[in-house]
Amino acid sequence: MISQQTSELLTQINSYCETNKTEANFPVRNPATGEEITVVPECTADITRAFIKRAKAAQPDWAALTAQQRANILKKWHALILQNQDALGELLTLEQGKPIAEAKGEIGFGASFIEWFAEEGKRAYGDIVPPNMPDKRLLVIKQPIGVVGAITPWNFPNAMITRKVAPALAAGCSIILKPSEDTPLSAIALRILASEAGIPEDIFQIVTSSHGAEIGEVLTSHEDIRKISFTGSTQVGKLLMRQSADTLKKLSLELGGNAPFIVFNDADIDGAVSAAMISKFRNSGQTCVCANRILVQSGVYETFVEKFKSAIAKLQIGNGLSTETSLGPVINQKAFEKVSRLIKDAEDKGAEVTRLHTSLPEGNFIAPTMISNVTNEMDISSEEIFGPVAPIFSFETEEEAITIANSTQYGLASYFWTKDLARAWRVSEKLETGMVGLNQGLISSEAAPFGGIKESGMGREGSKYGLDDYLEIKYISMGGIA
Ligand SMILES: NC(=O)c1ccc[n+]([C@@H]2O[C@H](COP(=O)([O-])OP(=O)(O)OC[C@H]3O[C@@H](n4cnc5c(N)ncnc54)[C@H](O)[C@@H]3O)[C@@H](O)[C@H]2O)c1
Ligand SMILES: O=C[C@H](O)CS(=O)(=O)O
Repeated sequence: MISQQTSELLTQINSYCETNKTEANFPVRNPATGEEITVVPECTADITRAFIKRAKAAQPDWAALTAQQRANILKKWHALILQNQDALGELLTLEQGKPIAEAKGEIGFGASFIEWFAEEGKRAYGDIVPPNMPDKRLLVIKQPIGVVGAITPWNFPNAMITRKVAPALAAGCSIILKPSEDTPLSAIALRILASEAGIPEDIFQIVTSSHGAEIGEVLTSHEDIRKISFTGSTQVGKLLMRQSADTLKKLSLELGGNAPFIVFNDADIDGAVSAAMISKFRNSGQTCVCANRILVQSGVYETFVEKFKSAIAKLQIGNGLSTETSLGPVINQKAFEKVSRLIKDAEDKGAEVTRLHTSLPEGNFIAPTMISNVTNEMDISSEEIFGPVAPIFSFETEEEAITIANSTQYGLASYFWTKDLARAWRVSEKLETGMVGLNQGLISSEAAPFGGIKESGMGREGSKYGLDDYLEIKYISMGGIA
């Protein structure tokens, strides 16, 4: 089912793994079929420490390049990724399961961060500050933070990596990446193309491991790692923060979400339904910014539910490599069991569960499900679902909607639909999230600051703010200038 170009890419990956082989390895499986795609090196703590040593030694020469020289190399990497977009997309679907169109879209989205930060790296401006004494000159410069440890999740195996590696390299840092054990192939493919672009081996190294905790312990405790950039669950993010305290590392944490999707009586209902479908079911509901709770004002509740159900019924469940598929599998058995548990808990506590697909492929496939009559006693009303399940709540007033929306420890994304300008401002300002989607369901862009508040994390990725997470500010006071 895969193209010749993808087969060739897999051959290159296997060659990379042979060159970097270790005493042990671990399998990478296709979540749609369970079949083993290949095996990758099982890197150890000692290997990670050796990578850190090499990254520290190589970083000064990389930082000594001009921002334009680094930009030129990053732009070559960007071009190579786009030239290989179809094969990288198929590879991504093979190991992660998302529909091929989404996978190819992710490759383009991931590449956009490289193009963006190739340019942003040239704008790491400092300051000349008016002196407080006539014989002084006060200067501020920005310098790369040094060696970065990065840990990324499986749900966006390409874009979550470039969203960290691009600003790190543009800033003049070196980076050691530990991708998810479920999706390491996309990371290796990026490293292969990085070599072709001229990114030195020791500037961007990949630790493939099925023992995330062991590698995380090394990265968070090693004195030569000056920053940890993590994308993943809030639980692991908190652990990494604790582990980083002894060496006082800078942290970027992109963590879990529990996005409310609010539909007011004056909303464009068809637009809201279409946006809710994208926000809820993209990547089979496995994105950090998925609509996790759909709140519909009572005046339009019945209309919205009927239209939403009709849209769900049109989803095509299957292997992501088929262009017919609009909903793939969840990543693994553990995810399947978690989402199934949430559905059963809601049903046992009196929820109305609507499943509109009677037959499913074998394996970790979950039917897109709408759940109504949801109460706060149900786990699904507070947990991050990370699956194709849509709990629907009804509300009466704007204040009630905002109270429900904010009643979570998460604060990543939120969405709401209204044509009322005053309400647009009121609600945008009152929602406790780092990002708000007004009359839309897709908000991510390389040009905008992506990140959360509360227990959804700290720092921002993308935008003019994203480079700062990989820079240190230095103040230079020059005296004796008579
Ligand atoms: N905010 C964002 O930008 C964003 C983006 C994608 C995913 N996420 C979140 O990630 C979660 C789903 O991804 P996941 O299941 O891969 O999350 P996860 O936290 O289980 O794993 C993420 C990464 O951390 C590693 N890891 C796991 N335990 C570790 C430990 N003890 N020490 C060090 N590393 C460890 C994993 O191997 C993986 O590489 C969801 O909560 C989702 O909301 C957030
Ligand atoms: O899952 C988290 C991703 O950041 C979602 S998106 O690709 O940025 O929309």
